[in-house]
Amino acid sequence: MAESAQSAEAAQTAGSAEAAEAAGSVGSAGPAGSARSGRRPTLDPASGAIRNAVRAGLGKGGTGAGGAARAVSRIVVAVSGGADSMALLHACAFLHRRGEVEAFAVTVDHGLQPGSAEVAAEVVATAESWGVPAEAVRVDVAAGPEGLEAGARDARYSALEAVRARVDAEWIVTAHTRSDQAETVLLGLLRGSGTRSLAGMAVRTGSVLRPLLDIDRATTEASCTAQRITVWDDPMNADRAYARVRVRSLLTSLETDLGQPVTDNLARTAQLCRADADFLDESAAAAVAEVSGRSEIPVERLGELEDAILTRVLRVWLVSLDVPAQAFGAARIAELTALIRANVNGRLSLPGDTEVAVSHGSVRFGPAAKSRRP
Ligand SMILES: Nc1ncnc2c1ncn2[C@@H]1O[C@H](COP(=O)(O)OP(=O)(O)OP(=O)(O)O)[C@@H](O)[C@H]1O
Repeated sequence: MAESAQSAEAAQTAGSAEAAEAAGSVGSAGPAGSARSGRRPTLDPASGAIRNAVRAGLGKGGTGAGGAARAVSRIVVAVSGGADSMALLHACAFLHRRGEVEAFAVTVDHGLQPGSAEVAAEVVATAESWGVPAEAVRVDVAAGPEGLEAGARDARYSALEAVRARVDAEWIVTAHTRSDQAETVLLGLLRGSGTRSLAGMAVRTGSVLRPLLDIDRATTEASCTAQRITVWDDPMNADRAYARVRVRSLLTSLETDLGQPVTDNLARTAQLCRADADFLDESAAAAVAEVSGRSEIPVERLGELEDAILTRVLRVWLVSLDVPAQAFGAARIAELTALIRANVNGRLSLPGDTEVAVSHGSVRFGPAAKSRRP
């Protein structure tokens, strides 16, 4: 994290950048001395790109998803202390001091690593030294059915959402980058996912805004270097026990071995898949509305649908009946699709002693056959 001297220096540099922007030399900044020496102050290009991405993201967000819509967006900046979110915080602090946003920094302490409270305290101190009110929130993480990492993520988003609601902010702004997006797409490809998963993360989901999805990690790191921001190196980022860490190093090898901008290409795949998946979801909407919440549907009605629509309708149908999403992955949905297409009697077991059965021209969801017997 930035030591106070470094914070002060970065703040001073940002201050000269503000002067530069006010003077119309946006995109340039530099040490305060350069203004005195008569040279135009220059803003390092990486930090300039991040600031502009935040401005553009807030513009794309429209009226905020949460909180009251106001002339100046109020945002909760989610900061882990790593390079991505420290560069985001630095950019938001700049916009906050200029009155372009009202920022509030939040760091969540999962309490999973020794020294996590100190890291959180440093994030708060740095944010405050840059003029942004900040808070560290300690959460208790329970490993859910999807593991400790997913439990930590759930706890983190609940904590961020609670702060967002309390301070009446429109957005929780995260520092997910194009590099994160490429990793998400590659993970999805390796799992055999369809278009919705390959669409990766959206710029906005509910009250979460991800303005850095077009910025790569090299840019956030360059911004931290240029602004002399000390960042926290999360030891989990080097722990190959995590699939994402292994995929990250695979991505680097692919870039080198293929000599291709694989990160950019995968991010483009996400954009293309998002357009396709949105179109298909829209096309499926009428059929989805028809089946949602019903425990029985005529096979004939489903049989008319194209595979791309039918698989979507089946997923939404099962979700509407409270079947947990992980219980019907692509393989189960493919089996169910085959049963429906064949229109023969058959059943698929689901967790919680439930099943989906095709019988006598209907698809039914309910208790498993064995549990129905006396
Ligand atoms: N401890 C934390 N406190 C606050 N914000 C955090 C914390 N950890 C992560 N974030 C936010 O989430 C962003 C993504 O972090 P990371 O990639 O580690 O999360 P993730 O588990 O992949 O989250 P997601 O499910 O949203 O992809 C960070 O750049 C930061 O904005």
